[in-house]
Amino acid sequence: MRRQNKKHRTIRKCKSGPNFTGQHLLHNPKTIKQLIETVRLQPTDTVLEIGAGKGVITFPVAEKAGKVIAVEIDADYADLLREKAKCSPHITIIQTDIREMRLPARPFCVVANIPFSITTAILEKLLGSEGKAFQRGALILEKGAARRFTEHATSDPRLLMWRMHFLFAMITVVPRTHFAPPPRVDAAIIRITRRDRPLVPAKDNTRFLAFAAYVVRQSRLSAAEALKGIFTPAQLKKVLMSANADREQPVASLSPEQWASLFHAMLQHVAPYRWPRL
Ligand SMILES: C[S@@+](CC[C@H](N)C(=O)[O-])C[C@H]1O[C@@H](n2cnc3c(N)ncnc32)[C@H](O)[C@@H]1O
Repeated sequence: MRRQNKKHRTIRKCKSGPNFTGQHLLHNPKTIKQLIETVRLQPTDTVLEIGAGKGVITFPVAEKAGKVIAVEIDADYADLLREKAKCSPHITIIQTDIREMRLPARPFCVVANIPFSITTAILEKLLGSEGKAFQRGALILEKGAARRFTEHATSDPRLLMWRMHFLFAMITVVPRTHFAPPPRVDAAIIRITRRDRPLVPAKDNTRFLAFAAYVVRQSRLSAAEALKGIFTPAQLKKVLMSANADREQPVASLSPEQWASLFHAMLQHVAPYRWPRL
């Protein structure tokens, strides 16, 4: 009989089906290889795998990385993984909900085919202050979510803030037929890499978020229109020029570097009482 986990019983499904939502197991060897190669693992790397399932990613990753921490919520999968990994001391299996787990304090990478239903929670954890030691990763997300993260144009202030610290790249679309059972929609591999130097220091994240939220609220407007509540006309001319931005450029098309330049110009030239607040 399947073991019941009291804490997570509410999200258990019927006995014959998957136990938890998002159990779309990857079975295409090319996609598994491409996911792992995306991170260019070194023997010194520690890898966190989120949602290890039956281990199709865990064990090939363990051949390349120095240490693998495989997190899996499902007790049956976790038991199976422990059994398979018993001769691999550098693989640690942790049976828990990733949302409740403390992330490693030392530098780590992520390789994961994540449960799509908790994409936002996982990314918030990795990219926010909890993920200070997160260096780079390759993740499989729903294609729509992957596009939102990697397409240049965005009006999402939080994503803009994360882009001050990380680079996001679309690697490839993964057809739903590469999973069993197949999800409702296609997926995609994305790469996330921490910038060598953030465009905005972490101590200014909240200020940047307030600035970005204020500016994108006027996102139908041109950059000049959206910023005129913050800068005087004379300042605006200068700051747009130093950000290499066009007056008529739509806000959603500003690059991370342009956002950072405009934000730093606000800190430098505008009195703090005029900075937007959240
Ligand atoms: C998309 S499957 C991937 C499984 C395996 N890595 C693969 O590619 O075949 C996602 C896995 O995440 C697990 N999972 C779901 N919610 C989770 C959570 N909150 N914390 C940790 N693991 C979770 C599921 O049980 C499932 O095994």
